[in-house]
Amino acid sequence: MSALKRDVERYGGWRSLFREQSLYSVLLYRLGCRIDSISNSLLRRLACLFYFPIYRLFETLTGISIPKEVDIGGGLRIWHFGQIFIHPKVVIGENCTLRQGVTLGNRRSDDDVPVIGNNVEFGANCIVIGSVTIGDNVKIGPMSLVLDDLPDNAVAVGNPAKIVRIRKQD
Ligand SMILES: CC(C)(COP(=O)(O)OP(=O)(O)OC[C@H]1O[C@@H](n2cnc3c(N)ncnc32)[C@H](O)[C@@H]1OP(=O)(O)O)[C@@H](O)C(=O)NCCC(=O)NCCS
Ligand SMILES: CC(=O)OC[C@H](N)C(=O)O
Repeated sequence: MSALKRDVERYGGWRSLFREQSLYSVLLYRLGCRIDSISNSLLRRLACLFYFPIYRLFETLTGISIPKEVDIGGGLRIWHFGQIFIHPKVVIGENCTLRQGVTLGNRRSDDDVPVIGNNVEFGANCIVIGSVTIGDNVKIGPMSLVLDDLPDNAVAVGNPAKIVRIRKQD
């Protein structure tokens, strides 16, 4: 199944377009990736010319900034909208959940960005900065600031975020 289909599935289907602003941002992100994969450079540049103003418009309207250069696995789900910023070099696995106010960005240099595993859930207003590796099945509480790696199945909260438990896997 395509990444886009898995995103839409996590939103509960296409009818979410009537009620979820963030789905537009996810669709635009996937369109951006599609454009970047066009092999003909002239066509790709032309498509980028059309894409960029539409991207900027939706970025401004929704407050969700996901550059097409970010690498995100299928099944992305964003609850709500506003103040969501992802650095272009960030890598995010499959079936991840973002919420309003989530920032995934650099700390010192421009390459100094997080790598996020699969099935990771970010609480509202959570911030992850720097060369941080987040494992699979991790949950990060709202208002948390993550500065260090988190292992698989961790639940972490606070500023700076600390692990409060390791989730049992069935
Ligand atoms: C972080 C979360 C996933 C953890 O869920 P959980 O495993 O059921 O754990 P709990 O909620 O019981 O929290 C564990 C401990 O961390 C504390 N805690 C939870 N969130 C916290 C936070 N953001 N900052 C500081 N401490 C926090 C709890 O008080 C609890 O402490 P205690 O054991 O001393 O009572 C969940 O609490 C959560 O916040 N989910 C995201 C919710 C969200 O973003 N909602 C906004 C919707 S728009
Ligand atoms: C604001 C709120 O609580 O939204 C609930 C939503 N299901 C979420 O997980 O974010």
